[in-house]
Amino acid sequence: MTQDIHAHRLLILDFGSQYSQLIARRVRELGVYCEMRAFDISDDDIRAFNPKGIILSGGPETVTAAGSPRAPELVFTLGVPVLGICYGMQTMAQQLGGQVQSSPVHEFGYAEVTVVPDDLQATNNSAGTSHDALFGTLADRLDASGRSVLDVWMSHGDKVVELAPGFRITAATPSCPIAAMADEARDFYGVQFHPEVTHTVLGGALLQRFVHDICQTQALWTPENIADDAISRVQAQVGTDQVLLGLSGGVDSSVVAALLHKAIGDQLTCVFVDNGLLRKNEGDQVMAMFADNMGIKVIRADAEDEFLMGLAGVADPEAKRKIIGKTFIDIFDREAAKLATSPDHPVKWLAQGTIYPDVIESAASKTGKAHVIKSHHNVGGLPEHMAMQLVEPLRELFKDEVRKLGVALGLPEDMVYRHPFPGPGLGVRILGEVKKEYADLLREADAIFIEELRRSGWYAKTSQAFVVFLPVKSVGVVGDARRYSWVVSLRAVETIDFMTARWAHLPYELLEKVSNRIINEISGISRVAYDVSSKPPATIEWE
Ligand SMILES: Nc1ncnc2c1ncn2[C@@H]1O[C@H](COP(=O)(O)OP(=O)(O)OP(=O)(O)O)[C@@H](O)[C@H]1O
Ligand SMILES: O=c1[nH]c(=O)c2[nH+]cn([C@@H]3O[C@H](COP(=O)(O)O)[C@@H](O)[C@H]3O)c2[nH]1
Ligand SMILES: NC(=O)CC[C@H](N)C(=O)O
Ligand SMILES: [Mg+2]
Repeated sequence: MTQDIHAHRLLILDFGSQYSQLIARRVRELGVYCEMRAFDISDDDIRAFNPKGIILSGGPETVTAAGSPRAPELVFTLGVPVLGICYGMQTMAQQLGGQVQSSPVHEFGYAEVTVVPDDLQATNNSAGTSHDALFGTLADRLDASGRSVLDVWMSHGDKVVELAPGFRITAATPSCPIAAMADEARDFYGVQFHPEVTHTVLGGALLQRFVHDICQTQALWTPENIADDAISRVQAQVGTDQVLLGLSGGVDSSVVAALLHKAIGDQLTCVFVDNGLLRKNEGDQVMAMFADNMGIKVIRADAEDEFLMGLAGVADPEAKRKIIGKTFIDIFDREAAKLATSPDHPVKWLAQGTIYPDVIESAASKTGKAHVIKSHHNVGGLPEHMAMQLVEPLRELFKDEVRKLGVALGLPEDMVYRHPFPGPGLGVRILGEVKKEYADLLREADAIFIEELRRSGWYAKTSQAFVVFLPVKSVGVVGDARRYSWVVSLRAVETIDFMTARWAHLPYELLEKVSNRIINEISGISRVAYDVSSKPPATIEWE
């Protein structure tokens, strides 16, 4: 391995802010590995993580209430720099001897903060320079007296009203005189605003100063290094054993295939499951893509009947997800048994393209504080007892990081930038009970939508698009005759990380064309709707 990219890592303690994920993304964009953990992480886990710095996130609670979350004391005695953001700043101030008050004036949204040089204030702890280490000379502009002004984004009701010993004020707004604080001797910093959101214009630069300069980290978390690191970790994990990879032809498992192919060569066998819930012609396309492109062993397991039989009569989304998750594993087990060289040498490892959003939405993240939104078939939908152990080299990565990794591994761009397609496939896009008749109609409608998106240039402008089958019938009139048949909804979203998403504002002309084609070309569909829900509060898939 080239360099130990995990030697330079930051720990983010999550107090429940909506933006905790964003902090993690910003730090990783700066090329530094980080993980987000619950605020009540154990001292042993902090030591084992061995961070070069710690960031305390914002949070919905108030430090003025008894029993509200606090940072572990170890955070302040470990000897590494600490940055508190909003709630994180407030709890740092209070835990170290300052005071926080709930204020009648709430600040939500845009604010201007003025950076306060240390020679202008009474609470000076004689740090010696007029620019503190966090703000430095950052400025969106200067005020009349030449002081730096930053455009920031705030979201708070409480504020620090008395500094802890050793701290000085480093920025202020008219309604929040302690908008930032620093104890440079101990490298403790607090900001009341949110540098992690894009509305804080110089937020990225500020985080960079903390992450690189104050925590003294190097930008080692690059796609090339991530690939090298993942390759050596997989080699250490599986040794000379055989590995079976669940390959869907989607972005994540294709990236894992390329990675494992590099790491363990022909110890890798991929199994592509045709579960009868794939899109039109998808099975043949995936087999062709891998046969042509990569020189990787791929077995196709045709299991339409098995999935459809398992799902017959089941309408509950979570129950469907669990059945699909278990059926996948049954098939992987069966294929593994065929591959084993002898019954004494079973295939021990099952690789999957699981990524971070799959984990967090199934509430299986290490912070363990999230609610179950839906059980992704490959995480929360897995059966309790599994014969094979998991190899999941992308488990900590966001989608866009996976894509960059795919490009670094030499995968073709059109493979890496495909829209994702969930493992349960049409099984969660047919609402309620799944039937082959519905799947066949949905496949045709979906193919028309995707074809028109590509033709109009909108495929690349949306992050995910598909059609959903609604098991309700509606009346139409075609050629003067009555039609009473099924309804579908189009869904298209824009998102970077699939954690939040905005419905795509597709042109009316395009929607009209798709709707006309679907109703005219598919006699079993009488009506087309367009889903205008964003995530949150909706989710991308309907189930
Ligand atoms: N049809 C399938 N056959 C085999 N494995 C599958 C299939 N569908 C999903 N999987 C497994 O489940 C994992 C999660 O599926 P998911 O759809 O999130 O990822 P993906 O298909 O690899 O990528 P994408 O998100 O771009 O669709 C896959 O990475 C793969 O390991
Ligand atoms: O492999 C998968 N197995 C699943 O069980 C699953 N459920 C949702 N998704 C995909 O995850 C992203 C977020 O979807 P939601 O907003 O619907 O949770 C979207 O990209 C969804 O398509 C899944 N992928
Ligand atoms: N965004 C935050 O972290 C808010 C902190 C705290 N709940 C307040 O209102 O001040
Ligand atoms: Mg997929």
